Amino acid sequence: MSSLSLENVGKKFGSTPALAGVRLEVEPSVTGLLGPNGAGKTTLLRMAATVLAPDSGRIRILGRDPAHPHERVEIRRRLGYVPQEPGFYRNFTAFDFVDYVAVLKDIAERRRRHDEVRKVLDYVGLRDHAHQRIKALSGGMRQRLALAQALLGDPELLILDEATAGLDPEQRLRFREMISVLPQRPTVLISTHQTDDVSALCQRVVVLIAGTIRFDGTPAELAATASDRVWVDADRDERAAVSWRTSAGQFRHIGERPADAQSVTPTVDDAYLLLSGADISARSS
Ligand SMILES: Nc1ncnc2c1ncn2[C@@H]1O[C@H](COP(=O)(O)OP(=O)(O)OP(=O)(O)O)[C@@H](O)[C@H]1O
Repeated sequence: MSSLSLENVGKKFGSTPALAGVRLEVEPSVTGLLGPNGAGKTTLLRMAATVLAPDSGRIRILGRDPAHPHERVEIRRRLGYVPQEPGFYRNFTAFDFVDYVAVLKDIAERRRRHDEVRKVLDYVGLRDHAHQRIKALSGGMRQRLALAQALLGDPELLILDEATAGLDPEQRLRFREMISVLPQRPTVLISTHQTDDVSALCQRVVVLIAGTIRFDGTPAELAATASDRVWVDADRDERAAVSWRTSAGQFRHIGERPADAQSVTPTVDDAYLLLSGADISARSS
């Protein structure tokens, strides 16, 4: 059974279509949702977290229907969600904040609840900061705190909206590690702009562009879509759809490869840029 199933889901805000005809079955694994700004990632994840209802189509989460109030409560007990902008109470301590979320999640018995709060704070490495106020925590610690509250009650489905955004490389590695070794092996759906998150963490990647799914497969399959369409040269090549200067000082080109250019092995990043048609030449010089 899928952990999450979207059948022909549509959502508009005013006249702006955020999602159109989305069909997606998410199985137990780590699935990355990749897409440019405004692609509809947050809208999709909010639906998966029961925060938002679709205008059209059907959605089932953990085998239940979120449109039904009783089933929605049941789903919420079994999922963890890190929203794009977690609303922290800045004067709460880390412990009190997670404890508060645990109360909302209906973990009523105090001793069991406090054990659970300590467990998730330990897991994300915040044991020594448990009694510090949130306003005194670093950005990376706050991201880990957001993850801690999502892990309460060992969720079967974990939804992470750009959870690695703003983290430095070391913190990002640490965050990925925490996601990939979760003992209960929940189904994870994570949105990101970072193709390296996808390569490092995800068994499956779904590319969402302008509210529709443009690719669904493994990261290696995504990279392979750019086979024979990437080449490297000392100079800019106007024939390329997208070009940028690499740290080695050469230009990397993506598009219809000219016959005189030698193709190089594509990365997930190349394929994603080719698919999204992003014009990054502005940041090339
Ligand atoms: N509450 C809202 N009211 C009005 N328009 C909205 C609302 N939420 C999303 N939108 C619009 O829906 C579209 C999809 O937005 P969404 O936030 O889902 O994209 P995203 O892929 O998460 O983008 P980002 O990477 O920038 O977070 C955008 O055009 C956005 O402006």
